[in-house]
Amino acid sequence: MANLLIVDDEREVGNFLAHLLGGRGYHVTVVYSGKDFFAELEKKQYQLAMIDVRLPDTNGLEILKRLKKIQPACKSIIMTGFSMVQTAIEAIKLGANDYIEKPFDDIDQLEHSIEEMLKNDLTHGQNEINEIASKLDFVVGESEQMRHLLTMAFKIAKKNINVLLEGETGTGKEVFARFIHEASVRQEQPFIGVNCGALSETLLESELFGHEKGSFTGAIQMRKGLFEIASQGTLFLDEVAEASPQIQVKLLRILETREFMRVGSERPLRTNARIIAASHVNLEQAVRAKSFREDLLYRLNVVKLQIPPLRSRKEDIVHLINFLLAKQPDRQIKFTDEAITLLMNYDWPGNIRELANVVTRATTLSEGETDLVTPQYLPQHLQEQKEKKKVFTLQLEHPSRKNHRMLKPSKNSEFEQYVNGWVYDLLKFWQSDEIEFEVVSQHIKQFEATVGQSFMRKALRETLGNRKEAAAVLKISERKLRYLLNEKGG
Ligand SMILES: Nc1ncnc2c1ncn2[C@@H]1O[C@H](COP(=O)(O)OP(=O)(O)OP(=O)(O)O)[C@@H](O)[C@H]1O
Repeated sequence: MANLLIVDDEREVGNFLAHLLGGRGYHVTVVYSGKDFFAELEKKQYQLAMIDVRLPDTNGLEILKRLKKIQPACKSIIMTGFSMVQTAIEAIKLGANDYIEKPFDDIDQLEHSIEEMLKNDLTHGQNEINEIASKLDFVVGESEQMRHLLTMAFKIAKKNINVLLEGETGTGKEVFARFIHEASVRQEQPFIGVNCGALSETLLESELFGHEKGSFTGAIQMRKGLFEIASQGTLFLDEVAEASPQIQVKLLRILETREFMRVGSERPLRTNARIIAASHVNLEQAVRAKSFREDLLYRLNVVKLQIPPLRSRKEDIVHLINFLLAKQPDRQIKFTDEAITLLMNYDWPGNIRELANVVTRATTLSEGETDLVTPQYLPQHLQEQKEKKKVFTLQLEHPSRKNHRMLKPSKNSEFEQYVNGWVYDLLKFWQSDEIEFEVVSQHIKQFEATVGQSFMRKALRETLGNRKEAAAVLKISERKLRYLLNEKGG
């Protein structure tokens, strides 16, 4: 049977655990300070350590860090007091396998999780992570940061705590949320997502909280809200930064009290939904800009997982491509090395969503022609990344443009790359012997639409997604901004 080491300065806790776990046949040693803990580790190999977070001579997190160095194979459970979730999450980040709150309210569960932890070999967690990922078509890839993040997500999934996912658009926040749901005890219950930026305030309110019959024009019958429907499951609040101040107040109330009322009703209802919120805007910045409530952020951000952009985990690109290509089992498509190099060099502002679009485009265009995807099947701006730089230099050297602010080189400006790529394509049309005016005109229209969207997105970024302020920056009406965004898919 396994060796268990327990460190807690509350003698009753040590005695209780020694009695309980000793009775199950484990070899239990109890110590009362950090010093004694490390003295014990010198003596023998332990399979599990249960560590109190507060000790007279040190704290549980320090112990954990050293334990990971001295006996890395030893599993660990951090024991915290009530309302110390943040410390517990910190411990999980440092590699603890689990945490429990004192006083223990579910002894069976504690015994069960110790048993599972000790029964399983080191790869157990990884196998389960891979199983869930493959069920969800979630490519894990090989980047260290992504694997670490998934392990974190897996460990906290079983806890009843809210999670905040931040990351650029298309990085996979929603698939991550689904992963957490699937890894949680709520997996059989509904997972419901709602995009807080896609609905008007009134619609979002009625969507989230439901409404009574006749509570507003058009409310011809009672409708349950998502907090009610997802009560035992998970509610995914996408683009939460876009929720209006009024909705933010209601969300805060629900997170604090678990109670809410349907629109048009004064009867409080309870919800047990687990909230996973996501945002491409940094919510701390949004709080500083006063567009997001600090108390709401505090409630949502029990655990924050920052999803890295694709450009910082390029080792995953090939895995993602292979996964996307495998969706077409009737074709044996491959990308040439040259095409892969172009994909690896690109910055992917639209992240995995953009990569999926590029792969779909290439497979569609090559259909009936070849199963070997060469650079010619990639979008123009990807094919000509190098050439674009040449045009760029040319423009910089152009005397009349020398002081033009837009032309200052900046390594990551996607906008500049696009504009220069567009100019390059246009010059190619210009130099060509045959002019197809329809093609040129399409090219110009696309420029207008894309550049227009870029300006709108820039304004939205600068105002942290606040459409009213963005419209003011652009000196157009909010209505027009909404129209343009919807009309042109921004
Ligand atoms: N790890 C992954 N493996 C496979 N597909 C992925 C992965 N991550 C994201 N995708 C795919 O990329 C697309 C975008 O993912 P998702 O919608 O989850 O991103 P997001 O960050 O929520 O985007 P947005 O901020 O625009 O809402 C989806 O089609 C999703 O299936």
